[in-house]
Amino acid sequence: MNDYEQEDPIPQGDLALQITALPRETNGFGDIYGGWLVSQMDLAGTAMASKVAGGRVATVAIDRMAFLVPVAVGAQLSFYTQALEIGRSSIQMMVEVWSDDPLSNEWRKVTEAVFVFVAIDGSGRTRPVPPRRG
Ligand SMILES: CCCCCCCCCCCCCCCC(=O)SCCNC(=O)CCNC(=O)[C@H](O)C(C)(C)COP(=O)(O)OP(=O)(O)OC[C@H]1O[C@@H](n2cnc3c(N)ncnc32)[C@H](O)[C@@H]1OP(=O)(O)O
Repeated sequence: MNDYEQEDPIPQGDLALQITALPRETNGFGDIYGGWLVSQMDLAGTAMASKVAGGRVATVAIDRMAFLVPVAVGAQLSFYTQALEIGRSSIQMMVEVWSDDPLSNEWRKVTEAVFVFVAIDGSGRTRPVPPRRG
């Protein structure tokens, strides 16, 4: 079993986004295109990272990406995010995508990746992530 196999039966983190996979997002084989999924993951991660950072963030890296199973058209996709590490200006965010396939009734993790976001100011320069409250 490798690191990416589905040893975790439940999603980790907070629900950041839910969306239905539509036919317009397919590749030439009729499966949902991985690049579209990556963009949605970036949007979900950005939404949560900007809450942690208290404002604007930029994506600086995407690490450890794994596509586990194909995504069917019509699947309900749920994006979960979890801050793994917060540095001076950076936030490492695990983004998991889970699929609920309405035809097979299967609920499973389809992909995950660690995104690195950096808190930036209005001029695009790095700024410190504010200390967490509570
Ligand atoms: C089938 C599959 C197809 C897939 C393929 C299809 C594609 C289908 C489209 C999908 C697409 C979706 C993904 C869109 C996501 C964008 O849109 S990415 C493009 C938008 N992002 C940008 O434009 C950011 C450009 N970068 C920058 O402006 C500068 O790098 C930044 C963000 C201001 C940082 O400046 P810097 O000089 O690197 O600052 P520096 O102080 O050195 O580092 C800041 C912090 O970042 C950390 N850091 C910097 N670089 C890294 C790194 N590489 N790694 C980790 N940490 C780093 C540093 O350690 C530091 O951490 P702290 O110690 O402060 O906590």
